[in-house]
Amino acid sequence: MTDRIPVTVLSGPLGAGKTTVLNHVLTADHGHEVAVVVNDMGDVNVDAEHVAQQTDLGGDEEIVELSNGCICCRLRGDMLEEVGRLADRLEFDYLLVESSGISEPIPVAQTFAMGYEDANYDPTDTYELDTMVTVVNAHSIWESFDTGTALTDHQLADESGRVPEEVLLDQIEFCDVLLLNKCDLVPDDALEEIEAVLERLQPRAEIVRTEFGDVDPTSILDTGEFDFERAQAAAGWKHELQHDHHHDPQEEHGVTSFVYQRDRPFHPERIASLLPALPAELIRAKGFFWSAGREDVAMGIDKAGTSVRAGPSGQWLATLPKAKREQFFAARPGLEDDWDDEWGDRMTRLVFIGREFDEQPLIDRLDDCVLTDAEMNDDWDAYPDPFGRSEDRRELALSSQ
Ligand SMILES: Nc1nc2c(ncn2[C@@H]2O[C@H](COP(=O)(O)OP(=O)(O)OP(=O)(O)O)[C@@H](O)[C@H]2O)c(=O)[nH]1
Repeated sequence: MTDRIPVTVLSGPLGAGKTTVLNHVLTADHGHEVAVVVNDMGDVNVDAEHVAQQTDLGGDEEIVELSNGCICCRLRGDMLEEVGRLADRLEFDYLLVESSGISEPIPVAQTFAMGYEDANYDPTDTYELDTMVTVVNAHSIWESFDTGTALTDHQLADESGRVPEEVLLDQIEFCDVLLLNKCDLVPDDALEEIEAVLERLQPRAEIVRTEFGDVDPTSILDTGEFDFERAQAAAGWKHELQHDHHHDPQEEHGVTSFVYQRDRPFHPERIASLLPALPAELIRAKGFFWSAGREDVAMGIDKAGTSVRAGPSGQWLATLPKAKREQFFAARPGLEDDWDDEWGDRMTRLVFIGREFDEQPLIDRLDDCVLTDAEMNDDWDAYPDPFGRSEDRRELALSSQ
């Protein structure tokens, strides 16, 4: 279908400059008749119906405002109904969506690319997701590099308990274009460092520097770049974990990344006390580890800026019935190569991405958490378990500043 209306979604933390970018694009010469959906969290504590307001700007644009909730969760269906109504009511040939600062990009993209079961409107007849754009605040990232504080200005957790840094990392890792805004507030050498970090966090995205959102509209409209599967595989840490031909640290522009892999489990208490004390220069850590005594589940790590979470996150294949396991291997050739006769797939594989940090001291500290020869003979079930049981759906937050 060639006549579907392309959609560009703007994401990014509070105050990064999404509205500024939007206003810049609306007043620029792009040859489109644009409709706009703006998601403003409003006061989420007010238990009110969402507000959908139409503002006729008198020009070519129409703005629909969705407030008191987030279009990635509570307002998913409402957003679809609104964009459905827009398409019925008006003539326009481009849709711009500004998500709220805490919107997670994947569900928003899914809503446009695949529809949403609870909604009475299927967007894929009318709309085609064209470009996912994330606006980041160069100034707050620079400040965090300088002081070791959070990557975002605002620290309030969203309704699901996720902190803004975690959402920011999702927004960086799942997009086609990264607008590095507020470049006027940051010296050039710092901008180069920030860009190098962004490239490592998300190698696929095009990075564009902006001041007061002065982006060339062709960088974010009609790019045709969005592809769900590619976007989902775009995160730098996934790339490193899958292409683990190098376990040697990769260093470029002061940005270091490496994969840490060990066959023996960690001592649960030692790794639990190391995680909150990881160096501030470590911007991202992802992957899974084996905590002695938890032979039932793999523990996941999610470090995003200064926030660190660790907890039960997935089943070891070794706990599956043999037939199921073989089915799994048949679909993914090569995976069984790492299979251990005694422990199966239980092991630790972690990706670390950071700036200006020395990996060897970190590797040594991680190795100090691995069980010693003597501890390999301990009764691991007698170890305390700081990570919570697998029945807990929520991961345990070890530290979140
Ligand atoms: N110095 C500087 N200020 C900027 C720039 N871009 C935006 N601002 C200012 O930063 C503030 C926040 O910008 P917005 O566009 O409202 O940010 P937003 O991402 O839409 O924020 P929310 O709607 O709160 O999520 C405003 O006061 C802007 O004028 C920039 O490139 N440089």
